Amino acid sequence: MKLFDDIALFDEGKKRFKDFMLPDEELKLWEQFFGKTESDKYFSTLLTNTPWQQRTRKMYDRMVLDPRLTAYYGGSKGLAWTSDLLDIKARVEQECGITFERVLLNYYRDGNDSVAWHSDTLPADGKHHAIASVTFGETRLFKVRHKTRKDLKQLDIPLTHGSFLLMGETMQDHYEHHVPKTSRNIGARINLTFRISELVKDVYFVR
Ligand SMILES: O=C(O)CCC(=O)C(=O)O
Ligand SMILES: [Fe+2]
Repeated sequence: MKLFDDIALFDEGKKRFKDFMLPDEELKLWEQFFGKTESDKYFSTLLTNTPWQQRTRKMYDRMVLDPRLTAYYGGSKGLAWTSDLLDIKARVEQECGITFERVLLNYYRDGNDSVAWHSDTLPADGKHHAIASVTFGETRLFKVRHKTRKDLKQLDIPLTHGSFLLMGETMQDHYEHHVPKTSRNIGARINLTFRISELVKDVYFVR
């Protein structure tokens, strides 16, 4: 079955987006959602002004460093919003009509940084919500696979500088995602995932 090849393009009087037409889920991509000049500006200010931390997490009986740096803003547990983050949040909200309360930033320093296959953990309120993902900097592949339907092809989505990917509210129930390492000699990438509910504690507690 080649369902993932059936990508539809929509306009809706706003910016153009691709709808991946995923079974069981909504997944939409706006390329160049942010223009090149503003994306360059956001990339450099976020890189410089964010208090990046490398988290450790327990793997079996060992503590392992995450292969990327992170920062968490908003809600009662996160850092105080900056004007850049509020501006980016407002732009995304205006396009998709969803209000977000928090944002998790990931900084992939080079091709050695990555995020393993996962679906985002259930937030503290016990149900999944839509997640808005914005990328600045180097293009990395965002891989998506269905948890149970092996007949569906894996999806490889290059997330480019200034792109906006919207994952619908049941995406985490049905699909997993992954940003693999690459041996290409590449620079840094910053990804922002805007979320609605408070994340479980291991996401924002460092060590
Ligand atoms: O960097 C990305 O595109 C994805 C990040 C991610 O999956 C996460 O923070 O849960
Ligand atoms: Fe994720």
